Amino acid sequence: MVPANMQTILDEKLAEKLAENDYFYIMHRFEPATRINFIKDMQQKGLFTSISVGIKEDEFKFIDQLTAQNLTPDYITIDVAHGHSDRVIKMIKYIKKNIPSSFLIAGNVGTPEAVRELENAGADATKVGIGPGKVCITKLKTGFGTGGWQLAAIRLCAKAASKPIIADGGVRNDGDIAKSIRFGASMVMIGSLLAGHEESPGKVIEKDGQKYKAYFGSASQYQKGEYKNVEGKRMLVPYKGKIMDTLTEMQQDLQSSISYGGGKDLLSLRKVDYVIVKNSIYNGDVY
Ligand SMILES: NC(=O)C1=CN([C@@H]2O[C@H](COP(=O)(O)OP(=O)(O)OC[C@H]3O[C@@H](n4cnc5c(N)ncnc54)[C@H](OP(=O)(O)O)[C@@H]3O)[C@@H](O)[C@H]2O)C=CC1
Ligand SMILES: Nc1nc2c(ncn2[C@@H]2O[C@H](COP(=O)(O)O)[C@@H](O)[C@H]2O)c(=O)[nH]1
Repeated sequence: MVPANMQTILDEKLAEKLAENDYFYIMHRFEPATRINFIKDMQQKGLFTSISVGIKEDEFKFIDQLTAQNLTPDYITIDVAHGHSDRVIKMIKYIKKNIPSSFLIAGNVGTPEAVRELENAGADATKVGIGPGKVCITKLKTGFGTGGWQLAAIRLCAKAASKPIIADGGVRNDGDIAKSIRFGASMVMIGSLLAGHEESPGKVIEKDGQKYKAYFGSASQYQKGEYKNVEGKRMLVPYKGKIMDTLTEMQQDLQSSISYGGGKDLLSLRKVDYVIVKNSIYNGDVY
């Protein structure tokens, strides 16, 4: 499980805490100028480094900067709305040529063809999920995406994949993690369930005597600072206390899932039989 690389989910302090406690993290890319120092800080502390990049011209220059300074992040994630694009493939090839030893995650995609193309271009893992996010409005605004059928998309993409896939978005309950693994995910990226914690970026907001924190989409106007190509919204999430308690509970629930499936390890979930019931996912469709 990895927290979403979003500005209301993760900051440097939380990334450090996660790395220290053997959790995976992917730092977001929305304060681009801080990334070099972030890598150096984490390296000085002996912690692994995991950052995100986009695909605009400046991001190619950023890769040049890393190369010039001989900085090799352990993990680089290409994080854009539409991963099945020529510009993403160009960035994959550029990173693999210049920083070949970084583990490269690319996305987001929603089809087997896209998984294969990104893998063939050099991606070490692909991130699957177009529009299933809680603060996502992509399906409403464009008619596209895996919102409402994310598990089916994971299943189709996993069958085509020769490398790991990360299921991104749509996890509403801890049990959805086990289901994602059942259908082929090696890792699950989670936003809303990990928003609203003490360590989550942003202030606590008090409303009608209740405590909340803001959670907004990376393609929302709150992130972009303008109303242009908006595909995300903002919501208030009830304040949840310490994130490590939530992570521990997720782990315990996953252990129970494995047990219900009659297995002893994570991958035994892949063999579990299942029945399909009516759609129970809640996403950006619900205003
Ligand atoms: N997983 C998901 O379903 C989605 C996630 N997001 C998140 O929002 C953030 C911003 O993403 P993004 O806008 O791609 O990043 P950027 O703002 O860096 O845009 C990257 C480039 O892709 C273009 N672009 C944006 N959306 C699309 C699209 N649907 N089809 C083709 N080109 C597109 C942009 O155009 P221009 O320069 O004109 O803006 C820009 O040239 C990311 O963190 C992403 O993960 C956003 C939407 C869906
Ligand atoms: N369509 C959009 N998707 C977005 C946006 N910001 C983030 N995301 C995706 O959502 C997941 C988190 O999903 P959740 O269901 O766990 O909350 C995140 O990892 C991104 O892939 C957005 O503005 N629009």
